[in-house]
Amino acid sequence: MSFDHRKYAPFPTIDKPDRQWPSKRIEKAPLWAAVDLRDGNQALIKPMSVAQKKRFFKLLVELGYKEIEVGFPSASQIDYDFCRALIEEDLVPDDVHIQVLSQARQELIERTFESLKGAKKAVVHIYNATSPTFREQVFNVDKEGCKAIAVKSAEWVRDAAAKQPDTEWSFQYSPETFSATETDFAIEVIDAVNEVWRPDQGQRVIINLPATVEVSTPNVFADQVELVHENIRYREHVLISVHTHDDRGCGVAAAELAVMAGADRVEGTLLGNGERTGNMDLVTAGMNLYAQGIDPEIDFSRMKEIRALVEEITEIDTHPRHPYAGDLVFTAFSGSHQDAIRKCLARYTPGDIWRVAYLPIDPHDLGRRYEEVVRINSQSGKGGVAHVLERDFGISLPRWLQQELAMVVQQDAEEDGGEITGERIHRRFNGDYLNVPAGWTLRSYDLHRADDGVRARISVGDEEGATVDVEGRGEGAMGALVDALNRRHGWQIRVEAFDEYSLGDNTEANAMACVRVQVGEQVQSAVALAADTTAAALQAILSAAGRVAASEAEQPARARA
Ligand SMILES: CC(=O)SCCNC(=O)CCNC(=O)[C@H](O)C(C)(C)COP(=O)(O)OP(=O)(O)OC[C@H]1O[C@@H](n2cnc3c(N)ncnc32)[C@H](O)[C@@H]1OP(=O)(O)O
Ligand SMILES: CC(C)C(=O)C(=O)O
Ligand SMILES: [Mg+2]
Repeated sequence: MSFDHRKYAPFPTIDKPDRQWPSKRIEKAPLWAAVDLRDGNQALIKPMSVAQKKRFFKLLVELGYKEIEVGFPSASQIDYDFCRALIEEDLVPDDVHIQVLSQARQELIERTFESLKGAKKAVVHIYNATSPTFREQVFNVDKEGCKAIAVKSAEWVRDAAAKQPDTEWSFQYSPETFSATETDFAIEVIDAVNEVWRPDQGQRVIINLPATVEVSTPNVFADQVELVHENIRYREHVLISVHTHDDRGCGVAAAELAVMAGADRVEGTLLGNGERTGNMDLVTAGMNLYAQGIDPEIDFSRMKEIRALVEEITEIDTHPRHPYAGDLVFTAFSGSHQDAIRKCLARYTPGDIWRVAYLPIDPHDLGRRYEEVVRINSQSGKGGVAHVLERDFGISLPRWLQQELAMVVQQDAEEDGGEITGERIHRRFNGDYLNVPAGWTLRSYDLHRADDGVRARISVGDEEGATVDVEGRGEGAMGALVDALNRRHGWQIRVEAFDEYSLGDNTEANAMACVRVQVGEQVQSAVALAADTTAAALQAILSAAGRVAASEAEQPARARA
């Protein structure tokens, strides 16, 4: 096996001390060009049919894309037929340019123009690779020869377009492999092409700079783009476009820095399908703007539809952690993340600037639900467990009980090794705290306030269902019950924690009480719901005390066994 980095050479950096792009900001959306139906399509195991292309095109138009590369009609009958269908069935809105690609070969360019007969607005896109590897090894031409291919094809395009004057033509030239081309040579070729097309005389021209293969860090690509932006002739009449691929995983970053470096237009595909590691992802790039308060001019609220259609047609699943679109990108499992999200969401008021920890954007904007945000596994803590109970069941717990419940939930999660659903947490809460098994039930109570406190007579259903009356005295109802239980069982109950809540009118019970008691070595907690706060408090004490009694009854039995 050979795994030897010395086989590779570093990509040279660019000596440009006056680079401007690092201090530039992106303040508006670039022009977007969607190339799913061409670059995306040519990378599929099963290229798209005409019917699939129609559906994809329709979605791209509805989302707001105004320039859509629809295929390589001179290379494939399907692409040719699709172009014809778009035109003949009048499927292209007036403000949308369809774009098609062709090699720099006369017969292919002619066929390309044939496919576009009757189009209202069209971009004819030609390319030839300009890098040393291609010049020397693929085309076997020197620099002049390489430039001549570009110039010749620009002439064919110009002449063919002149024969179809009813179409509003844009011409696009890509020095393919621009990212690996000497930038001064790329500029020479671009200038030569523009001398044919003369953008200064009114021809709409797009110069597209592809990182056909991503070969450097994005800052180097930005330097290359800035050099073109600063040095090509007719710059003010030309749209500079970039077309980045994701070989090093930086396709979006490279496109963003390129926009800072002067690019006006960005080509990419929805969710990044494309050759090898894919094209720059239009979803990520657009949503990155949105998350900075900049209108991407594309409707990503239809994210579910985007995903469904792209997945169906490309037969490629979306990674669960794909930026903005993946199933898990708005989900936190870890405790401290959940806690921070819960606190921030509780403070967020619609209309405010979004400032929620760990969530760069509001999931609702993309049709996602807050329910997906916090999910529980063994990495979660009390904040997350409390959030799920509050969110899904409207149950708010005091901090000490959140901690207790989180511990038992964590044990479950560790035993199971996976996710614990909200329903399961709720069942745990009900079983462990609310409906204490074989517990004591409050049947009725009678309270008398006297000078020395409250006297209580309380009827309790015991574990066998029999009614037992107990009497006690205390500062309040709870104190009186504790006193009664202490007398009856010879205990010294200490109420370690107690919280009660009024639940409002829209629940079956009006009050909830949570209590933790200590009796000797034992600590037991319980929660009770009841019609009023006194009944809830008494029942909570009875439930917790009932657990103490049950546990005491078990211990001698265990000892005997
Ligand atoms: C970076 C990109 O995505 S570029 C777009 C790539 N997309 C595609 O290739 C998809 C569609 N392509 C095809 O269907 C075919 O390749 C065609 C129809 C374009 C050409 O088919 P063929 O003539 O059979 O050639 P083949 O597929 O082997 O391509 C290689 C030939 O194209 C030539 N070529 C490659 N790029 C270009 C170019 N931009 N301009 C002119 N010729 C080119 C090569 O030099 C080679 O020519 P040679 O056979 O004379 O040595
Ligand atoms: C045809 C060009 C723009 C291309 O797809 C590339 O270079 O990646
Ligand atoms: Mg490409």
